[in-house]
Order: sequence, then structure tokens, then C-alpha cells
Amino acid sequence: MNDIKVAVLGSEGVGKSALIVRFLTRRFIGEYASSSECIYRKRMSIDGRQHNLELYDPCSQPCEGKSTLNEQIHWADGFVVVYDISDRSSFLTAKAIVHLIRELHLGGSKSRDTDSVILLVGNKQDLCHMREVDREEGQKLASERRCQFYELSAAEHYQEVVLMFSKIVRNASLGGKAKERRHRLSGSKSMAKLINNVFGKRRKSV
Ligand SMILES: Nc1nc2c(ncn2[C@@H]2O[C@H](COP(=O)(O)OP(=O)(O)OP(=O)(O)O)[C@@H](O)[C@H]2O)c(=O)[nH]1
Repeated sequence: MNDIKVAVLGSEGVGKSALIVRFLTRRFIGEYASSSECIYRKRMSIDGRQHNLELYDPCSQPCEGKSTLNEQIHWADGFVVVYDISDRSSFLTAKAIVHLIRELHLGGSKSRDTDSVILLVGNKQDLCHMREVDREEGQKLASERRCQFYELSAAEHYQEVVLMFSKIVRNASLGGKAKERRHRLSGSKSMAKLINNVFGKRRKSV
């Protein structure tokens, strides 16, 4: 079994919880309580391999024992960095987060191995009449920062959301950090402890 940790990051209200809930339950739910950060767990099979996925959904509001962005970046093997196509400031935040991930998690590495562990996602495509970020801008940022790019709508697209999460799990499992940890922890039962040490927070199974 392969343990994969994915952090879904981005500014407040871009649809991080909506994307996660859509992926885990197939449903789009209009409003989400966001008073605490959560780690959701799911088993999934990709290319015949079983993966234990841990999905981290941060809390944008101040909350007790909240982890820092640096901690979240160090914790994860793969990243879904979300912005809202109808909110330019969320795009600028996504840009800054991608930059930080490259610096902190990947140590500025130029290895091709690390290229695919960040997905840049423009959400709320259904709001294209209010669009503030062109698709081309998203694509350009992704290619400059060596990320993969998706534009979709948690509200309207289920298959695309599943494809996007499957992609990050597959890429993260091939990426350097997950491989390294698998090697180090093989035969160990310390995953749960590791996660609790970093976040000391709630875990949810769906
Ligand atoms: N139109 C539209 N609205 C969406 C979409 N995805 C999310 N929303 C709405 O955007 C709002 C914020 O969604 P959340 O999923 O709570 O966003 P978040 O990034 O988790 O927010 P925080 O937890 O506060 O950081 C909610 O009202 C959602 O219904 C989408 O694809 N299209």
C-alpha cells in the first residue's frame, strides 16, 4: 500500500472544500463549514496500485492549533493549488503559493521528477461571465513554474474533478519525496503519528 499526502491550498473561498467534497462524495454542496482544518482519508486504486490518500483541507479562518503554510508544504507529497477564475487576487495568491512550494518543498529543484507534483487549478469555470483571469494566464503561470494546469468547475464537473485528483495522486506517488518516505518507513506503522505530530488535528474518513 502506498501512502500519499495531498494538500489543497489557495486563498479563502476559491472552492477547496467544494473540490474535495465533490471528489469524495460526487456531490456539490453549496456551503461548507470551514471552522477547522481537516484531513480526509480515502483508499483508491490507480493503474492497479492501491493508494492510501490523505487529503488536507486547510481552514482559512483563524482556528485553534492551526498549522502554518510552511508546515502544510513540508507535510505533503503533492499539491493542488486552487484559484477562482472570477477573482484575480486569488490568482496572485496561488502564484505566491506555487513559488513557496518550489522553494520549500522542492528546494528549487529543477529535476523533472518534481515537475508534476503541483497542479494549478482555476476553479469556478461556470462563472466565466465574471472571469478576471484568462485561461491563457493560468496556462502561462503553470508552464513558467513547471506545474500542470486544469480549469474546471466543482459545481458542474464531476469527472474532471476526479481526473484531476487521480492525476495528482499518480504524480505524487512517482515524485521524489513519496518514494523516499516509502523507503524510509517501509514496515513502519508511524504514518498516523507523523500526521498527528504535524497537525495535531482532526482526521476524517469518507
Ligand atoms: N459558482 C461556483 N461556486 C463555487 C464553485 N466551487 C465552490 N463554489 C462556491 O464558493 C464558495 C466557497 O467554497 P468553499 O469550498 O467553501 O471554498 P474554500 O476555498 O474551501 O473556502 P475556505 O474554507 O473559506 O478557505 C461556496 O459558496 C461554494 O458554493 C464552483 O465551481 N462554481
